[in-house]
Amino acid sequence: MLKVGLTGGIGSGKSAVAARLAARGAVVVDADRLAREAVEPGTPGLAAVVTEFGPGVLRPDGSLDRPALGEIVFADPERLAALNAIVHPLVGERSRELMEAAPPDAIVVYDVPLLVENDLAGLYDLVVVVDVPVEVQLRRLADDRGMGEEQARARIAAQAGRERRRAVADLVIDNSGGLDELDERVAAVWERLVERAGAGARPAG
Ligand SMILES: CC(C)(COP(=O)(O)OP(=O)(O)OC[C@H]1O[C@@H](n2cnc3c(N)ncnc32)[C@H](O)[C@@H]1O)[C@@H](O)C(=O)NCCC(=O)NCCS
Ligand SMILES: Nc1ncnc2c1ncn2[C@@H]1O[C@H](COP(=O)(O)OP(=O)(O)OP(=O)(O)O)[C@@H](O)[C@H]1O
Repeated sequence: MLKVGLTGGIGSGKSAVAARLAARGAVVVDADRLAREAVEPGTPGLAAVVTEFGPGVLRPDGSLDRPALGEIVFADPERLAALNAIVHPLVGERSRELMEAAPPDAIVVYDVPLLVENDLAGLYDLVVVVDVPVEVQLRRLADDRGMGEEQARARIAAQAGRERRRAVADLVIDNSGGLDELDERVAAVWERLVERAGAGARPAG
Protein backbone atom coordinates (compact mmCIF):
# COMPACT_ATOMS: atom_id res chain seq x y z
CA MET A 1 0.00 0.00 0.00
CA LEU A 2 1.19 3.51 -0.77
CA LYS A 3 -0.02 6.12 1.71
CA VAL A 4 -0.18 9.58 0.23
CA GLY A 5 -0.94 12.70 2.28
CA LEU A 6 -2.65 15.41 0.21
CA THR A 7 -2.83 18.89 1.66
CA GLY A 8 -3.21 22.56 0.79
CA GLY A 9 -4.85 25.69 2.13
CA ILE A 10 -8.61 26.17 2.16
CA GLY A 11 -9.91 26.45 -1.40
CA SER A 12 -6.55 25.46 -2.93
CA GLY A 13 -8.14 22.57 -4.84
CA LYS A 14 -7.47 19.50 -2.68
CA SER A 15 -10.91 18.03 -3.39
CA ALA A 16 -10.48 18.70 -7.11
CA VAL A 17 -7.15 16.85 -7.05
CA ALA A 18 -8.54 14.03 -4.88
CA ALA A 19 -11.47 13.51 -7.29
CA ARG A 20 -9.07 13.24 -10.24
CA LEU A 21 -6.85 10.76 -8.38
CA ALA A 22 -9.93 8.73 -7.39
CA ALA A 23 -10.96 8.58 -11.06
CA ARG A 24 -7.57 7.01 -11.82
CA GLY A 25 -7.97 4.37 -9.11
CA ALA A 26 -6.82 5.89 -5.83
CA VAL A 27 -8.75 5.13 -2.64
CA VAL A 28 -9.51 8.56 -1.17
CA VAL A 29 -10.03 9.31 2.52
CA ASP A 30 -11.37 12.82 3.16
CA ALA A 31 -10.53 14.22 6.63
CA ASP A 32 -13.18 16.97 6.31
CA ARG A 33 -15.80 14.28 5.82
CA LEU A 34 -14.53 12.25 8.77
CA ALA A 35 -14.62 15.43 10.86
CA ARG A 36 -18.26 15.97 9.86
CA GLU A 37 -19.16 12.36 10.64
CA ALA A 38 -17.51 12.68 14.08
CA VAL A 39 -20.11 15.30 15.11
CA GLU A 40 -23.27 13.88 13.56
CA PRO A 41 -26.37 13.79 15.78
CA GLY A 42 -26.15 11.10 18.45
CA THR A 43 -22.33 10.88 18.45
CA PRO A 44 -20.09 11.33 21.52
CA GLY A 45 -18.27 13.94 19.41
CA LEU A 46 -21.35 16.15 19.14
CA ALA A 47 -22.08 15.71 22.87
CA ALA A 48 -18.52 16.90 23.66
CA VAL A 49 -18.95 19.92 21.37
CA VAL A 50 -22.19 20.90 23.12
CA THR A 51 -20.54 20.54 26.54
CA GLU A 52 -17.72 22.84 25.39
CA PHE A 53 -19.68 25.42 23.35
CA GLY A 54 -23.21 25.22 24.75
CA PRO A 55 -26.52 24.32 23.09
CA GLY A 56 -26.39 27.56 21.06
CA VAL A 57 -24.31 25.71 18.45
CA LEU A 58 -27.19 23.32 17.71
CA ARG A 59 -29.91 23.81 15.12
CA PRO A 60 -33.51 23.23 16.20
CA ASP A 61 -33.32 19.69 14.75
CA GLY A 62 -30.37 18.83 17.03
CA SER A 63 -27.70 18.86 14.31
CA LEU A 64 -24.58 21.03 14.54
CA ASP A 65 -24.95 24.62 13.31
CA ARG A 66 -21.64 24.61 11.43
CA PRO A 67 -21.65 28.26 10.29
CA ALA A 68 -22.38 29.38 13.88
CA LEU A 69 -19.55 27.28 15.30
CA GLY A 70 -17.25 28.46 12.50
CA GLU A 71 -17.96 32.10 13.44
CA ILE A 72 -16.94 31.36 17.03
CA VAL A 73 -13.79 29.30 16.48
CA PHE A 74 -12.23 31.15 13.56
CA ALA A 75 -12.42 34.40 15.56
CA ASP A 76 -10.60 32.97 18.59
CA PRO A 77 -7.55 30.65 18.51
CA GLU A 78 -8.27 29.29 22.00
CA ARG A 79 -11.80 28.27 21.07
CA LEU A 80 -10.48 26.71 17.85
CA ALA A 81 -7.90 24.74 19.86
CA ALA A 82 -10.71 23.47 22.12
CA LEU A 83 -12.72 22.29 19.09
CA ASN A 84 -9.64 20.71 17.50
CA ALA A 85 -8.92 18.84 20.75
CA ILE A 86 -12.37 17.22 20.50
CA VAL A 87 -12.52 16.49 16.78
CA HIS A 88 -8.94 15.68 15.74
CA PRO A 89 -8.47 12.54 17.90
CA LEU A 90 -11.77 11.17 16.53
CA VAL A 91 -10.64 11.84 12.95
CA GLY A 92 -7.26 10.22 13.67
CA GLU A 93 -8.91 7.12 15.08
CA ARG A 94 -11.28 6.70 12.13
CA SER A 95 -8.50 7.39 9.68
CA ARG A 96 -6.34 4.60 11.19
CA GLU A 97 -9.30 2.20 10.92
CA LEU A 98 -9.76 3.04 7.23
CA MET A 99 -6.01 2.68 6.63
CA GLU A 100 -6.10 -0.83 8.06
CA ALA A 101 -9.15 -1.75 5.94
CA ALA A 102 -7.62 -0.65 2.59
CA PRO A 103 -6.49 -3.38 0.13
CA PRO A 104 -2.74 -4.10 0.39
CA ASP A 105 -2.01 -2.94 -3.17
CA ALA A 106 -4.06 0.29 -2.93
CA ILE A 107 -2.76 3.78 -3.43
CA VAL A 108 -4.56 5.53 -0.57
CA VAL A 109 -4.80 9.32 -0.74
CA TYR A 110 -5.58 11.12 2.52
CA ASP A 111 -7.05 14.56 1.87
CA VAL A 112 -5.97 16.28 5.11
CA PRO A 113 -6.31 20.08 5.26
CA LEU A 114 -4.29 20.33 8.50
CA LEU A 115 -1.50 17.87 7.70
CA VAL A 116 1.24 20.45 8.30
CA GLU A 117 -0.44 22.18 11.24
CA ASN A 118 -0.87 18.84 13.05
CA ASP A 119 2.62 17.63 12.10
CA LEU A 120 1.31 14.50 10.35
CA ALA A 121 3.76 14.24 7.41
CA GLY A 122 5.49 11.24 9.04
CA LEU A 123 2.32 9.12 8.68
CA TYR A 124 2.61 9.05 4.88
CA ASP A 125 5.03 7.59 2.34
CA LEU A 126 4.69 10.75 0.29
CA VAL A 127 3.19 14.23 0.75
CA VAL A 128 1.52 16.09 -2.13
CA VAL A 129 0.82 19.80 -1.65
CA VAL A 130 -1.70 21.75 -3.74
CA ASP A 131 -0.34 25.26 -4.00
CA VAL A 132 -2.03 28.51 -5.01
CA PRO A 133 -1.51 32.17 -4.04
CA VAL A 134 -3.80 33.56 -1.32
CA GLU A 135 -5.55 35.80 -3.90
CA VAL A 136 -6.62 32.68 -5.84
CA GLN A 137 -7.91 31.03 -2.63
CA LEU A 138 -9.96 34.16 -1.86
CA ARG A 139 -11.35 34.42 -5.39
CA ARG A 140 -12.39 30.74 -5.62
CA LEU A 141 -13.91 30.72 -2.13
CA ALA A 142 -15.93 33.83 -2.99
CA ASP A 143 -17.00 32.73 -6.48
CA ASP A 144 -17.72 29.05 -5.79
CA ARG A 145 -18.77 29.03 -2.14
CA GLY A 146 -19.95 32.59 -1.59
CA MET A 147 -17.53 32.93 1.32
CA GLY A 148 -16.89 36.54 2.35
CA GLU A 149 -13.33 37.85 2.29
CA GLU A 150 -13.18 38.35 6.06
CA GLN A 151 -14.39 34.82 6.74
CA ALA A 152 -11.97 33.36 4.22
CA ARG A 153 -9.02 35.33 5.63
CA ALA A 154 -9.87 34.15 9.18
CA ARG A 155 -9.59 30.52 8.04
CA ILE A 156 -6.42 31.16 6.07
CA ALA A 157 -4.94 32.80 9.20
CA ALA A 158 -5.77 29.65 11.21
CA GLN A 159 -3.71 27.55 8.75
CA ALA A 160 -0.02 27.20 7.91
CA GLY A 161 1.39 29.47 5.22
CA ARG A 162 2.49 28.31 1.75
CA GLU A 163 6.16 28.12 2.66
CA ARG A 164 5.62 25.82 5.64
CA ARG A 165 3.44 23.58 3.55
CA ARG A 166 5.83 23.45 0.61
CA ALA A 167 8.69 22.60 3.00
CA VAL A 168 7.15 19.16 3.74
CA ALA A 169 6.09 18.42 0.13
CA ASP A 170 7.53 15.59 -1.93
CA LEU A 171 5.43 16.79 -4.86
CA VAL A 172 3.82 20.20 -5.39
CA ILE A 173 0.82 20.73 -7.69
CA ASP A 174 0.51 24.33 -8.81
CA ASN A 175 -3.27 24.88 -9.17
CA SER A 176 -3.24 28.55 -10.11
CA GLY A 177 -4.17 27.73 -13.72
CA GLY A 178 -7.37 26.32 -15.16
CA LEU A 179 -8.94 22.89 -14.69
CA ASP A 180 -7.43 21.57 -17.95
CA GLU A 181 -3.99 22.35 -16.60
CA LEU A 182 -4.92 20.67 -13.34
CA ASP A 183 -5.95 17.52 -15.23
CA GLU A 184 -2.49 17.35 -16.82
CA ARG A 185 -0.67 17.98 -13.56
CA VAL A 186 -2.65 15.35 -11.69
CA ALA A 187 -2.02 12.84 -14.50
CA ALA A 188 1.73 13.42 -14.08
CA VAL A 189 1.50 13.06 -10.29
CA TRP A 190 -0.51 9.84 -10.66
CA GLU A 191 2.30 8.39 -12.80
CA ARG A 192 4.78 9.21 -10.06
CA LEU A 193 2.56 7.56 -7.45
CA VAL A 194 2.16 4.40 -9.53
CA GLU A 195 5.93 4.26 -10.07
CA ARG A 196 6.54 4.73 -6.37
CA ALA A 197 3.93 2.11 -5.40
CA GLY A 198 5.57 -0.36 -7.81
CA ALA A 199 9.03 0.35 -6.38
CA GLY A 200 7.70 -0.17 -2.85
CA ALA A 201 6.13 -3.50 -3.78
CA ARG A 202 9.34 -4.94 -5.29
CA PRO A 203 11.12 -7.37 -2.98
CA ALA A 204 14.31 -6.00 -1.42
CA GLY A 205 17.69 -7.03 -2.89
C1 LIG B 1 -15.70 24.86 12.45
C2 LIG B 1 -16.51 23.95 11.55
C3 LIG B 1 -17.75 23.38 12.26
C4 LIG B 1 -16.97 24.79 10.33
O1 LIG B 1 -17.65 23.95 9.42
P1 LIG B 1 -17.80 24.32 7.85
O2 LIG B 1 -18.84 23.39 7.32
O3 LIG B 1 -18.02 25.79 7.70
O4 LIG B 1 -16.37 24.03 7.19
P2 LIG B 1 -15.74 22.62 6.76
O5 LIG B 1 -15.70 21.69 7.92
O6 LIG B 1 -16.36 22.13 5.51
O7 LIG B 1 -14.21 23.01 6.50
C5 LIG B 1 -13.84 23.73 5.33
C6 LIG B 1 -12.39 24.10 5.40
O8 LIG B 1 -12.13 24.97 6.53
C7 LIG B 1 -10.82 24.76 6.98
N1 LIG B 1 -10.84 24.31 8.41
C8 LIG B 1 -11.75 23.52 9.03
N2 LIG B 1 -11.40 23.29 10.31
C9 LIG B 1 -10.24 23.95 10.50
C10 LIG B 1 -9.37 24.09 11.61
N3 LIG B 1 -9.65 23.48 12.76
N4 LIG B 1 -8.26 24.85 11.46
C11 LIG B 1 -7.97 25.46 10.29
N5 LIG B 1 -8.76 25.36 9.20
C12 LIG B 1 -9.86 24.62 9.29
C13 LIG B 1 -10.24 23.63 6.12
O9 LIG B 1 -9.53 24.18 5.04
C14 LIG B 1 -11.47 22.92 5.61
O10 LIG B 1 -11.22 22.23 4.43
C15 LIG B 1 -15.65 22.76 11.02
O11 LIG B 1 -14.68 23.23 10.11
C16 LIG B 1 -14.94 21.95 12.12
O12 LIG B 1 -15.57 21.21 12.84
N6 LIG B 1 -13.58 22.12 12.23
C17 LIG B 1 -12.81 21.39 13.22
C18 LIG B 1 -12.39 20.06 12.69
C19 LIG B 1 -11.31 20.17 11.66
O13 LIG B 1 -10.18 20.55 11.97
N7 LIG B 1 -11.63 19.84 10.39
C20 LIG B 1 -10.71 19.96 9.31
C21 LIG B 1 -9.70 18.88 9.15
S1 LIG B 1 -9.89 17.38 10.03
N1 LIG C 1 -7.85 25.07 -11.42
C1 LIG C 1 -9.07 25.51 -11.04
N2 LIG C 1 -9.70 26.45 -11.76
C2 LIG C 1 -10.90 26.91 -11.38
N3 LIG C 1 -11.57 26.52 -10.29
C3 LIG C 1 -10.98 25.59 -9.53
C4 LIG C 1 -9.70 25.03 -9.84
N4 LIG C 1 -9.38 24.13 -8.88
C5 LIG C 1 -10.38 24.12 -8.01
N5 LIG C 1 -11.35 24.99 -8.39
C6 LIG C 1 -12.60 25.30 -7.67
O1 LIG C 1 -12.23 26.01 -6.50
C7 LIG C 1 -13.04 25.62 -5.40
C8 LIG C 1 -12.14 25.09 -4.28
O2 LIG C 1 -11.57 23.86 -4.70
P1 LIG C 1 -11.67 22.57 -3.76
O3 LIG C 1 -13.01 22.43 -3.16
O4 LIG C 1 -11.12 21.43 -4.54
O5 LIG C 1 -10.62 23.06 -2.64
P2 LIG C 1 -10.22 22.39 -1.29
O6 LIG C 1 -8.76 22.62 -1.16
O7 LIG C 1 -10.70 20.98 -1.26
O8 LIG C 1 -11.01 23.27 -0.23
P3 LIG C 1 -11.30 22.98 1.34
O9 LIG C 1 -10.03 23.26 2.05
O10 LIG C 1 -12.36 23.92 1.70
O11 LIG C 1 -11.73 21.55 1.42
C9 LIG C 1 -14.00 24.56 -5.91
O12 LIG C 1 -15.23 25.15 -6.20
C10 LIG C 1 -13.31 24.05 -7.20
O13 LIG C 1 -14.24 23.58 -8.15
